Formats: sequence, C-alpha cells, structure tokens
Amino acid sequence: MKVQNVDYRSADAAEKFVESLRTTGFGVIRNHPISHELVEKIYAEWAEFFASADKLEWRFDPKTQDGLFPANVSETAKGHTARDLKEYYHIYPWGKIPDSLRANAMEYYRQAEAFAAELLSWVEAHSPADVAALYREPLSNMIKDSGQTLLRVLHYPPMTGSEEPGAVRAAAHEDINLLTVLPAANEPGLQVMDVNGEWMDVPCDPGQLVINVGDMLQEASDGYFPSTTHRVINPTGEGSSQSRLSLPLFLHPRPEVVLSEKHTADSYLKERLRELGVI
Ligand SMILES: O=C(O)CCC(=O)C(=O)O
Ligand SMILES: [Fe+2]
Repeated sequence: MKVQNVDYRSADAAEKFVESLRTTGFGVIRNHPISHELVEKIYAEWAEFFASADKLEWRFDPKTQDGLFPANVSETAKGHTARDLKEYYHIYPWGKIPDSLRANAMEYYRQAEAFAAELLSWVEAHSPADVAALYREPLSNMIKDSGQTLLRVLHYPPMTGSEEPGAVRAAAHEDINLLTVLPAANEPGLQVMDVNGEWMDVPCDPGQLVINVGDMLQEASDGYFPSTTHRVINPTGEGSSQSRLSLPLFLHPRPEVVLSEKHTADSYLKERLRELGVI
C-alpha cells in the first residue's frame, strides 16, 4: 500500500494524489492553502463550547440535521451495537450556530470547500476515460452551492473507565459523501484500513490534510475509487485524560445529483442515515 504524502506545490501533485486515492482510498497533502492556525483557533473555541452547560440549547433538529448531537444520541456505526464515544456539532451555511463561533467556522468552511472543489477537479481530470464517462456532471459541479456539504466539529471526551464494553471513539466505518477533508486532529487515534485489511495509524502532523474517498464517489465511479474504512481508537496511558477534537468536512452533492443508475445523492444519503439510526 502506497499512501502518497503529496506536496500541493509540486508539479505532479494532482496525478500523485489521485493515484493514492485510487490505490488506497486516501491521500495526505502538505503545503496546502488552508490555514492551520485557523484550525487551532476553532479547536480552542469549540473545546470551550463542549465544556459549557449551555451547549444543550443547541441540540440538533432531526429534520435538518444541524446543531449538537450529544453523546447519548451519537452514531452507532453500521454493524456495531455500542454507540461511539463522541459528541459533535453539524455546521451548514444555513444552519444554527452560536454567534461567537460563527466567523471562524464559516471562514474555514469557505476555505476548505474551495480547496475540495479543486481536489474534485483533480479526481475528474485523472479518472480514466471510461470512469469519467460515468460521471453525470463534473464532480466539482456536484458540490457547487449544494448547501449539503457538512462541517462536523467532533469532541471525544477523556476516557472515564466506565465506558460501555466494546465502545470506541469512532467504530470502523466508511463515510457517506464524495470526499472527506480532514485537517490534523489535536491528538492521535485515527486509523485507516489498508488493502490487506491491516490498520494503519494516520499521523496527526499539524499542517497536513488527510483526504479520504467516501461511498458516494465509490458509487459514482462504479468502484474505481474505493471508499476507505477508518476508525478512531481509544487512547491509553496519558492520552486517556485528553479530549480529542477533529474537524472533518464532508463533501455532499446537491440532493438531485444522479450518482448512478440506482441512486441520487438524496436517496443514497437517506438510506445511510437510516442505517446509522440518526433519522
Ligand atoms: O475524528 C476523526 O479523526 C475522524 C472522524 C470520522 O471519521 C467521522 O466523523 O466520520
Ligand atoms: Fe469518518
């Protein structure tokens, strides 16, 4: 398995990155235009939010899915029984968000979405002709003004020792969307499964972005790009007393985008959310 760590500024960045997505389902990019300082500011201000009692006033709306998902309603990954040990907040450009947290989150959303559109154009440009012919419209167009792209702020609380047996920070799963853009978290724990079924640690070097293929790109490319299985393992030793924050951006097409003969983006998303038990 060859996971490329790609220098965004190098001449062959697009080609190398897409090759990495094709062979491993994920890629790592350094020297990219997204500000890590901004990411760290967001981690600091959301750590305060998750520590406050007021957070429960921001509980998610089940119809629109924006807002706080407290730990007791958190996802149960497909095929698992214990809930993940996490709480998270879903940010959409039209959704609710505390005023004091809006500016940095929306600035990050804007930067990461623009960067992601460029990555999708790389994927499109380096898809073989027979695969590109399957895309019903340019991939970067699918997410344009979709309003569905989701920024998730995740908080994994310190371990207490009284967790439900078998519960982990994030059980093995695949993402639903086209691509996920993930800046380095503040603590390690993320692992991806390689082609041999072995778990590999993803380093959390500041300034590096991890991108993984989700089920919608796998569906739209008829399996050419494999959706990556990944998880977040529980910390041991000193790490157990630390919170972990992470900030994935899930790229979602407009609901009516046709992904394949079987699915539109909307029908696919609804099917998956029902399986997760969140709608
Ligand atoms: O927290 C992480 O590093 C990954 C989170 C994740 O995989 C997800 O929320 O889908
Ligand atoms: Fe994920």
